[in-house]
Amino acid sequence: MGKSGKKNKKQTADVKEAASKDPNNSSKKNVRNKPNNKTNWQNVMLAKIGVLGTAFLISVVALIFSTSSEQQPVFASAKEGHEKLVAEIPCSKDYVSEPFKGCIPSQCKRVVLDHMVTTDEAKSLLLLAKKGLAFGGSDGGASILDLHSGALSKGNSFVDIFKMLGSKFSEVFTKEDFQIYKRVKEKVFQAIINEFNIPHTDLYLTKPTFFSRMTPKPAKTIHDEYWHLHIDKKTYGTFHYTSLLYLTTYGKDFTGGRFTFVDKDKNSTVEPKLGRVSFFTSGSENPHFVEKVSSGERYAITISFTCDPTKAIKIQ
Ligand SMILES: O=C(O)CCC(=O)C(=O)O
Ligand SMILES: [Fe+2]
Repeated sequence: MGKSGKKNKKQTADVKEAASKDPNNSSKKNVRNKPNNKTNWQNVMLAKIGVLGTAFLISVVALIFSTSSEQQPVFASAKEGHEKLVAEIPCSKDYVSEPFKGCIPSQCKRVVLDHMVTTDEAKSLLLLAKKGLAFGGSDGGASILDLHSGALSKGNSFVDIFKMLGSKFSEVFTKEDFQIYKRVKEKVFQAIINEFNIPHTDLYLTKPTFFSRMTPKPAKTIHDEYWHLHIDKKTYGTFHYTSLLYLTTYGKDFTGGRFTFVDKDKNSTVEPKLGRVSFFTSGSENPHFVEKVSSGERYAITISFTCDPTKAIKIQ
């Protein structure tokens, strides 16, 4: 660009000089002006194409970087253990028409606690999940076990594990299993009411509260497609606060499968880790998805809470 610009100036100067020397020789002037104008025009076009092309390339590269899962900022890495991580975010308008004052969030947040649930508790719950899911399991990549409703993924749909096991249920799932499960739900409940200053009488466990297993198997039904962007309050209808307890570790037990919050300007991920609890307000301020698992098996529990007493279920 620099060079051709100089050349153009020189040509323009030549034309001016020629014109001043022979003002009547219009044909000569035209002959010399024509190619010169064309060169200018071509240069302008080339410059425009260059600028547009560069801008296009930059946008493509930026798009690739912004959608590349490797480039997402990490909110909670699996390599680190955090006593407590908190990110405050502006609440969406999802709660304004709701009557549950004192329980619905006035501040919205994302919180990660790595030391509240012990490694032993998490390992026991992992065994419990594996034991239960061994009676079923989806044909696709996502299986759930809901020990409140009895729903268990099997093949392309769900069965009732209570009916399936009948009197054998209490042999398979011991009292101790349920004690640990209850203790863990109570710990998470306590952490949420503390964090959001909710009176303990105003928040309730709700459904679905379930164990999940995710694998790289291709999806067979819509239930296997866990990687869609969603808002829990809209998807489940009942949730005000979502919590997740991870039972396996990203990078050790599986790859892919990171939990990802999607914000306007960036995404941020929570890498699952054995015993890690992540909780957040369930409204539109917290859209999220789970990356496809690319190898191994990812186990977690979704433990959900509501402010609506009519949607309460027993903590067990
Ligand atoms: O397992 C997870 O990390 C998140 C699952 C989830 O988004 C959900 O259960 O709604
Ligand atoms: Fe979710």
